[in-house]
Amino acid sequence: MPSAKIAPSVLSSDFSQLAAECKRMVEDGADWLHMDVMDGHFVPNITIGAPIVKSLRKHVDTFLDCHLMVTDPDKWVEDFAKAGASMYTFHIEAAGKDSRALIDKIHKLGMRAGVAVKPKTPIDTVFPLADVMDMCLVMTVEPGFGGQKFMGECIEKVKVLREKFPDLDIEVDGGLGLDNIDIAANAGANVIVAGTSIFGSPDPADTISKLRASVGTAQEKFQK
Ligand SMILES: O=C(CO)[C@H](O)[C@H](O)COP(=O)(O)O
Ligand SMILES: [Fe+2]
Repeated sequence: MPSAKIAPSVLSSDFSQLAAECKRMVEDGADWLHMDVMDGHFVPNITIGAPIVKSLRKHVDTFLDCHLMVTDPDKWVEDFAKAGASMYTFHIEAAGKDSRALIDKIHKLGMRAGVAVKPKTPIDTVFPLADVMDMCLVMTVEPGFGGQKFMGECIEKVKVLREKFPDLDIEVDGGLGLDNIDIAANAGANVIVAGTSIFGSPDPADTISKLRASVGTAQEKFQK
């Protein structure tokens, strides 16, 4: 199974101090930084775009895990590649039948390609992309906002994916923290996005380390 990665969602950071906030997370042990890109159309919120990723890239050399909650994911691939994004994760609900070609374009521009599914989207929609995608992001809240309640019913999708694809990076995103990490980790998730629970923690380094330890413990059980 691929290694545990903890990806603080910078949606919960102080955007006026974005570079400092990201550096603080890296110092506190973050493996990846999760960047939530929202266009005000695919989701009812507007956050950041490629120019912010480009500025931030000058300050951090960490893996930038970009989650594109946008209606036209094909439109922004070049911009994010030029900005220094490491992973470009788009929603299957937005890309539909163009997903395979989009993954090819993302790869040609030097980024890893992720495919995200909203809570109500059946997981078998991503199966035909398993030979080309680098990661599947299983949303555990309706996309659009940080700080929402974890939807436990989405975790069955993680189980199904892990059983079918033992080597795939499986990311969970939304409402995750120390109180529910074991549910996601035991189902087979290895990439954990957490915004509110890390940025809101009095000791983010300790929270990151405990989240990673939970994934590690779950992975030991899988290997038995
Ligand atoms: O994609 C997202 C929302 O659409 C965010 O990544 C997610 O909500 C993380 O924030 P939190 O841990 O606070 O729920
Ligand atoms: Fe996200």
